[in-house]
Amino acid sequence: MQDIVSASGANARWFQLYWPNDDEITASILRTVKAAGFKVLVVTLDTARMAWRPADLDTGFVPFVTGLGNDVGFSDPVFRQKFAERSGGKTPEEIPMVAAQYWLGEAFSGDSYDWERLEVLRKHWDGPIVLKGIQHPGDAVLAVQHGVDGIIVSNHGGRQMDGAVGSLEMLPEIVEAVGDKTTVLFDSGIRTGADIFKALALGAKAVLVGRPLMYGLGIAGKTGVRHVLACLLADLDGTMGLAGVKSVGDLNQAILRKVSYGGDIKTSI
Ligand SMILES: Cc1cc2nc3c(=O)[nH]c(=O)nc-3n(C[C@H](O)[C@H](O)[C@H](O)COP(=O)(O)O)c2cc1C
Repeated sequence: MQDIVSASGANARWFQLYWPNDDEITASILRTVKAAGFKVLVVTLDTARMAWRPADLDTGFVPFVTGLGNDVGFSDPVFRQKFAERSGGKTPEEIPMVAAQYWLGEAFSGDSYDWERLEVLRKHWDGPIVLKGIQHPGDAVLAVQHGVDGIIVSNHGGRQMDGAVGSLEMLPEIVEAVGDKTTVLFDSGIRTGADIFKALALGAKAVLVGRPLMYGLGIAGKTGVRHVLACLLADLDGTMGLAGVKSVGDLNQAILRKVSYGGDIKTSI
């Protein structure tokens, strides 16, 4: 976490929480995050139970297990203390696979949290809270009722549930349901300036970008990430110019039309 803080300088930082089951570990992580200067807490809603067996620890599955945000748990003092208690005084570094199982059980338990449980976060976090992964207007309304400061309309890039409806399909209904009562952000599938244009016109206050930045990073490191962002911004600028829109503040639903073309009809033939 400290490396990220140092690298990001004075920029505003948001922290994505894998929400542990154990409230004492959650509180401890939030203390660290706050002390590190993070301003916004993003609670991801995509943490289904991880399907794995102990035997997987001896297979190629292991690198995957060890990659799942373990550092957040392993470096947390309360997690370390509780791990020592249950492992006869060991540290996560001594038996990382066992510690990873403990962390996965906390952060990816698959247990359902009800809306009232947001109180735990409120108690330990006094900054804005954003829920990431809202796909239904009913949930957006509940999020507002429970006082969250923002929602991210997202299907997590379509990687979590096969057949999940596209986030852009749901955005207008969600915006209609909650209006300006919370800040509506959007992600999943932003690849061009026209994509950004549409999401903003449908009522998102901002969009987030996932894989394109990773692709840029893979191809050309920091320069690649910068290039992807610059291209997206330039493409948005061009799209707005072609549509005769001077400012993102002028984007609205009336600019768009939903059109079905013959080619959109899918066939199995
Ligand atoms: C490999 C991979 C891992 C991801 N891991 C997480 C995660 O841990 N938490 C989360 O909230 N979203 C996760 N996401 C979803 C992204 O945060 C983001 O919502 C999504 O990638 C946006 O769609 P895009 O990649 O089409 O821009 C992941 C996405 C990918 C592709």
